[in-house]
Amino acid sequence: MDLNKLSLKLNDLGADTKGGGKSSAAADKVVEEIRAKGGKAVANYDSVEDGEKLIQTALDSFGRIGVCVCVLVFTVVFVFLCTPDLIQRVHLRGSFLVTRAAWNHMKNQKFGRIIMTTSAAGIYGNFGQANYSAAKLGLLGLANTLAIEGRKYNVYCNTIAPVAGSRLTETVMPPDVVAALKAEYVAPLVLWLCHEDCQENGGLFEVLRWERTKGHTVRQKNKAMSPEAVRDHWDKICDFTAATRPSGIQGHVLLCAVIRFHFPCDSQALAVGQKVSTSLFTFNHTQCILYALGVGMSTKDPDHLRFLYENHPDFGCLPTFGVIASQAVLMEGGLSSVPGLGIDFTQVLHGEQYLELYKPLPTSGTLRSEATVADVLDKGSGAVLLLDVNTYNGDELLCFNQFSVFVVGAGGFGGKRTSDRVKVGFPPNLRAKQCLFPPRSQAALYRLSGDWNPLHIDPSFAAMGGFKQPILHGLCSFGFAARHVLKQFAGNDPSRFKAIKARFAKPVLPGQSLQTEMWKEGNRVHLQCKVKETDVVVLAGAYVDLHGESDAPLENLPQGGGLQSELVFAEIGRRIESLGSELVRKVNAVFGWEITKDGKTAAQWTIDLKSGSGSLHRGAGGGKADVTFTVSDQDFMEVVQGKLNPQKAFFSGKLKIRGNIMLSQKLEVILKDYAKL
Ligand SMILES: CCCCCCC[C@@H](O)CC(=O)SCCNC(=O)CCNC(=O)[C@H](O)C(C)(C)COP(=O)(O)OP(=O)(O)OC[C@H]1O[C@@H](n2cnc3c(N)ncnc32)[C@H](O)[C@@H]1OP(=O)(O)O
Repeated sequence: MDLNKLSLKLNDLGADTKGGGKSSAAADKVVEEIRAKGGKAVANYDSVEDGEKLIQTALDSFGRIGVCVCVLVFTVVFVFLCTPDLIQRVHLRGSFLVTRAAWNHMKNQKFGRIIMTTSAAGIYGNFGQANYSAAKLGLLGLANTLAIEGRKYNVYCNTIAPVAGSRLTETVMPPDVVAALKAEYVAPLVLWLCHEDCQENGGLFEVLRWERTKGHTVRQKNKAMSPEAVRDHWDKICDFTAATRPSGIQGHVLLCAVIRFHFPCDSQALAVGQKVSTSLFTFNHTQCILYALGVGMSTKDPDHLRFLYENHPDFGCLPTFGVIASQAVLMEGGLSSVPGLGIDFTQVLHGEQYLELYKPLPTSGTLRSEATVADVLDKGSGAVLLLDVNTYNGDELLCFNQFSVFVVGAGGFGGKRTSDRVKVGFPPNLRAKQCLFPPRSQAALYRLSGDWNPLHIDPSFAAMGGFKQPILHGLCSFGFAARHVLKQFAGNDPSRFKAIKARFAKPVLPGQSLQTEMWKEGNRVHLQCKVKETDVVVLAGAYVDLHGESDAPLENLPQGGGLQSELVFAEIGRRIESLGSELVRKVNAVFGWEITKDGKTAAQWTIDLKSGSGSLHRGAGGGKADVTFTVSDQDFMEVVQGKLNPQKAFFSGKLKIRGNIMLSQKLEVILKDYAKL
């Protein structure tokens, strides 16, 4: 639709946000903007109660009136019993009088399009806005009748219930929300409803028939939103086959319009590398404990007490608590501070997460987080927003997080598909298993750590995102998986934790059990999580990096034959790498090693494999010497693949062993497994 073809008469009394005062400035500003873009516009500053005067200005300037859009906005939040007459006069009486003045002109010329502006406060009700709600719903009644009466004259009347940043809403909404709710998202809908080709009559938008359609992304590749796009997708916008019923005004504010927000709304404005915001996160042991409970720790397991009881001598945070401080910067409106970014929050899913700790997490304090947009990817079925967050304790960098936010249905904007900024995950290999059973109420508990997203608790909000029921927080499953690894491979010692990466491949429903399958390679534990009941992989391409592997107790490895033996052998090989040339000068391959410490012979050890069981006998020299097991990757692989007989490898010296003598018990176990191969 070409602005040049439109002539607009603009009325704005220029009152303040409570309806007082009068100024021509607001209307003049808009007239100037329209004229600057090549349109025709004229201002009128009369009260809406002088409807005849308003319409006369339009007739005098343009000779006819085809469209009447009543956008009367001001509100006063009063308790129920105070019913300011002004609210009724402006919203209801004002719209009525202006429309009545235009009505006969429209009827006579057999064309008219009328738009009434109601409000979610009228449709759903809103605390403290009894007067305003009544006036606004009265408008809907007026519009419905005009729609019926005007139909035979080609005078159609529709009602909109938009939310947008404006002079009014900036008094009641935080600035970041006002900035995100652009009037441009509402205007195309209004323009289409005003068009002579539009046959819609008696409709209510944002909500039709008290239900919300699934909506449709109308933004075209690399283009701003347009009324043509609304027209072209009208069927889908009004398609009620997947309709949901909003439960209250909160859902309305988050959804903003039946036409979904676009992502990114304005790819030009959304600069990669742009700072999102900085925030402070103050916490103490309460938040650490709440988080531990949120990811399923319980006093049933004595190992968990160190994360649940602040007076425990080893009390500490679970390493994945590192996501909580960093997430605060994005959850508290931070995302809305990014110019050019508008997100329909019902379509937001947590896509992937990377966390790396540089220092152990404190159990109290104030942490500062700084977030930047690392990249924006077009994944076809969705858009992925990569957000890098650095979190500091004073000047010290404590941890790094990369949040990957998947906005369903927002792809196809012509962006790139991959980025070298993504922290890559790997497919899992052989596995050890652990299973945990988060209870149904897990999401309700996890929310207390700061992610209040209604998707995880409110059935109607979840329905807007296309889910039959609320789903579990991605970071909650993430916390469960990290706990599995920490228990299995690091004796629950948080200081062993270095980093974690995971993709949220499919949603988890509260009450489903999470089974983690793991495979350790060197300091890296690859893992994937499945829902046990359905066998569906929900956390994919995931890994945890650990520190100081040589100190890890070997009994944490699964014991037994077959697969476990392979795990043990891999473990031996990796340990050797991590120990370097620390202790052993020479290994005397089969029946004894000459073990040296500081260059001197410390002990001799023999191994008797003849019995087939294999055991390690302590020789002379006491128990303080160090021994090391070594095997090259290649030899190890050959052993695993059955190409190299392990005993031969042993005899030929290809497999060498070094390690701490204190592990002798565990070495016995290893050798037993070894002998079974
Ligand atoms: C603090 C601010 C940040 C946090 C905000 C979040 C707040 C939280 O409260 C919200 C949550 O916790 S939501 C719960 C956790 N997340 C989930 O349950 C999502 C589960 N995943 C899915 O449903 C699908 O993978 C789905 C729907 C994501 C994608 O499925 P499809 O559309 O079928 O995609 P598919 O055809 O498989 O692949 C298309 C391309 O997208 C890539 N991709 C797939 N899943 C991805 C994911 N999870 N993350 C990132 N990229 C993903 C694919 O690789 C493919 O791209 P390419 O071809 O280039 O490889």
